[in-house]
Amino acid sequence: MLDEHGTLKLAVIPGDGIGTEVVAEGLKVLDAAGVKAETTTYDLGAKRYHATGETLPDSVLEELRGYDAILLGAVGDPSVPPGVLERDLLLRLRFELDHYVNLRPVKLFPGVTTPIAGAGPEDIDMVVVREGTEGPYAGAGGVLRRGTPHEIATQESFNTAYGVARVVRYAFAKAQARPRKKLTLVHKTNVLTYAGDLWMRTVESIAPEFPDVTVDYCHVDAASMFFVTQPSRFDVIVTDNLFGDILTDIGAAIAGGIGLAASGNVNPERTAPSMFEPVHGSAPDIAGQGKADPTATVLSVAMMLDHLGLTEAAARVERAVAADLAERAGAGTRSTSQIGDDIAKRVAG
Ligand SMILES: NC(=O)C1=CN([C@@H]2O[C@H](COP(=O)(O)OP(=O)(O)OC[C@H]3O[C@@H](n4cnc5c(N)ncnc54)[C@H](O)[C@@H]3O)[C@@H](O)[C@H]2O)C=CC1
Ligand SMILES: CC(C)CC(=O)C(=O)O
Ligand SMILES: [Mg+2]
Repeated sequence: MLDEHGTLKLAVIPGDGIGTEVVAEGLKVLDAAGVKAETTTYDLGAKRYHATGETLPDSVLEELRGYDAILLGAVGDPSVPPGVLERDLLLRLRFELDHYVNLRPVKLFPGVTTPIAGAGPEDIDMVVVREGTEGPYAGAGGVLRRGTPHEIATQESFNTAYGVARVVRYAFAKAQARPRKKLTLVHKTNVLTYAGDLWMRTVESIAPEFPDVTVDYCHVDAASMFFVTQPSRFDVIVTDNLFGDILTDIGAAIAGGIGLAASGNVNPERTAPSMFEPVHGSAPDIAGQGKADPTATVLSVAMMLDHLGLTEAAARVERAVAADLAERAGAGTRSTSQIGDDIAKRVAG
């Protein structure tokens, strides 16, 4: 963990599309926060793939292990076959660096509009603890008779006792540290009986370690409904990789939009650097137009600072974002860099 006087060794992977635009603003705000950082930018993404065929060379992966943290924009481009960058770059980073906690706060800031009628910041304040290294994203499966009418495609979900226990234990601790102390397991135990049973038994077996945490369960379909009808029922959610991915886009929508949703791919034992990134993707539909909201990336920078122990700087960035958001309604339309400038100014004080 860095102290307030240390130099942060930061690897930056802007990636594709709006990734490059929003990361520039994240770094602007980091600089304004007065954090001493030595940044190295890696050109991983579509351009490098087209130029060299590489997604994540082993040598780069090994280099990345030497940083305090990684800041990533987004990867994925329509010019690259689906999954190549998402799987071989982004997911490989998460898996290799053992980011088993994908931490995704869903928090409505004061002044931000939610599509849920009558809801306010007190109703939408939860944290989704999404498992980050297993589930259907592990890459198991295959295809038989591809392209024929008898094609069979399988995509298996991997859930290990070890992997589920460690993320569930993390989520319990997270719930215990919050005022409401409530943990909801979200799964689909009524249909995905093998995986669901493991998740349920794991939660039940760890619960006695956290006697002050209230535990409940919700099927993922019902949880999706409650996100938009009754979000206040959730405090901390623990769920698998796929359900967490989907739920957190819904979470973004109810908390002001995907441009505000931050995340951390966390390695809690710090055996490798954690990686912080907005929840959104590379948004090819608006890339290069200065339309992307960089706030999610700025909040991801705040999460990174907090993770590194730079709590004062993290709080300053979050306060600046909150102040910017509170005045957005009257601010008119601003470009990506204008939003970054405005937040950076507030951070610098
Ligand atoms: N972590 C990552 O690197 C992720 C990568 N992807 C990849 O990104 C590419 C595009 O995926 P989509 O499904 O379209 O998801 P997306 O999140 O990139 O975009 C969905 C919609 O949200 C809008 N949007 C996203 N970020 C925004 C921002 N900061 N400000 C304003 N509007 C924003 C986009 O314009 C688009 O209409 C794909 O290649 C996908 O695989 C998708 C999600 C995560
Ligand atoms: C692009 C995927 C690999 C991941 C994703 O959508 C996410 O982590 O939110
Ligand atoms: Mg996603």
